[in-house]
Amino acid sequence: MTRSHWAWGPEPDASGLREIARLFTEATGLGEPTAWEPPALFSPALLPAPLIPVPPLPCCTDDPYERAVRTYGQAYRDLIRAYRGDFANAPDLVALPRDEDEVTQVLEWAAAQGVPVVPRGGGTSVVGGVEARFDGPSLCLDLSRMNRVLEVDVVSRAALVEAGASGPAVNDGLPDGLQLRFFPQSYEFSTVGGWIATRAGGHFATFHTHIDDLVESVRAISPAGVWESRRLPGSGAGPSPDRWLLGSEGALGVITRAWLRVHERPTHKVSVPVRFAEWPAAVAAVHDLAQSGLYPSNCRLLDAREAALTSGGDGRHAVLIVGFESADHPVDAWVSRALEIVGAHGGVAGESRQDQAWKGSFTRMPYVRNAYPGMGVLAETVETAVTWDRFPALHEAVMAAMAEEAGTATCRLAYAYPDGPAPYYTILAPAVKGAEVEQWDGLKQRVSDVVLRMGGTITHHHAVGRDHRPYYDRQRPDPFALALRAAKAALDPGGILNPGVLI
Ligand SMILES: Cc1cc2nc3c(=O)[nH]c(=O)nc-3n(C[C@H](O)[C@H](O)[C@H](O)COP(=O)(O)OP(=O)(O)OC[C@H]3O[C@@H](n4cnc5c(N)ncnc54)[C@H](O)[C@@H]3O)c2cc1C
Repeated sequence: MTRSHWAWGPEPDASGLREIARLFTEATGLGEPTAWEPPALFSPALLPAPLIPVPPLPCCTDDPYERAVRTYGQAYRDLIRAYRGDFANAPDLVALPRDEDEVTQVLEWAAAQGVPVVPRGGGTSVVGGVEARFDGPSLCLDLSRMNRVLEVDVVSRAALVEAGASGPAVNDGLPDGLQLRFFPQSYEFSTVGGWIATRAGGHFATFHTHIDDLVESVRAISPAGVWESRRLPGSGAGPSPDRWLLGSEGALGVITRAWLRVHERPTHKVSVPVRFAEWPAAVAAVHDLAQSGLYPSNCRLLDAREAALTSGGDGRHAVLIVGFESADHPVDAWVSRALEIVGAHGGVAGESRQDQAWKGSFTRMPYVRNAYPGMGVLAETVETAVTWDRFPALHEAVMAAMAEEAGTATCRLAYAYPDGPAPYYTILAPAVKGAEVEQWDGLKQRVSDVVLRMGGTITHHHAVGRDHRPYYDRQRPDPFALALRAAKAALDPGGILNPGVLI
């Protein structure tokens, strides 16, 4: 598949996009499909001339299309610039290594030349993690050709996977019956290396929420050498080397492979939608469920507006999806107890489902976003986590900050921990034509300030990148910043790895 120079997936069909725009306008009242703006056609002339010649390495190219499709991630801020044909920050070179030797060669060349390297997996970052937003030349090190499952340890239930493998590539490479139970919404294109580098969040709403929980060991190449941790089910031997690479965002080394914990494919799955007339009652139900020790695989609460937009809700009720799964035992007893808990808060259970149909709209959503630039709709998502005691005040303040942008703001609790939820906010608003990036930046600043002030984290699973960097600097302890800076200097003395993220 040839990926579009601007969209999620292949180049979308224009009439399909117009149809999405029409349905979306009907549902939200936003957008102007009659004033449809088509995307800029790709032309090599859209790209600045490369600042450096192609090195004598077979995996490197300066082909304009290869550079264009690797200019941005997938935030709305990125989407709108690519849609308009703005590739000012395109990497000068793209490297597509097939193995670790080629990764090492590229890093050695880049270190010798002092050329910054931006590691890239699926390019689905929504925080400016893969954009060379700095002066001078840059090289995009794209791991997508290193995409195999290399080994499976059926006894310990773990698999050694190359970093450039996408979600489908990992699961297609595993023996029948085993799966990596990790399904972020970007599953189709995001990669193992990207998940580890960003501490991505999967579909489990409780318990194994982050990729961290599924990582057994990691191997990375930095300018200072190869970093590989021992395969262990757990260890108390000092600070964990894996923890240094989890969330390293390409700044400390290039992750090349990892042992990941895999699971038996569940055979018992039940999912029940529960309706609530009042949001606070629904939140209280999630609180109690999160503290019950039942650890449902799904515990996703959608406010009434979000339920109406994404899951066929009636617009008046919040909807909690409660799901359990197991490869070992029927889950009915867990479901019954969970429904008792949420029923005590007024939750009314709908028909239970085996198929988890909500997943259909979850995975289609990225394609819907393709219609936003053409129809003049700006979109932004804000995700955080906060303790239960602070959640009501944070929620009120974030919704108020979002309401300053005319449009529609929604919330879902995407993850639920015993000590707090991870709320995920979406805003869709009329875009200010020609000033969308400034509009998005203003919104990001307003809401991020509120999130930090109200005790939340700047990100629960989308990572820091360049867009969250000012807020991450405020959130982390100063001595930790010193330690991180020293680690970066030791591993990457020339400072070539993804400059501008983290430190
Ligand atoms: C529609 C949509 C839905 C999304 N849903 C989710 C979701 O459900 N959960 C979630 O957590 N996130 C989600 N995201 C965000 C994004 O998919 C994640 O951050 C994902 O982990 C990025 O993986 P990637 O392979 O695309 O990495 P990229 O975007 O290519 O890179 C992200 C960062 O990781 C670094 N990096 C990538 N590969 C390597 C490597 N091999 N070695 C070192 N550094 C590397 C890059 O330098 C960059 O800093 C979503 C994004 C979109 C657009």
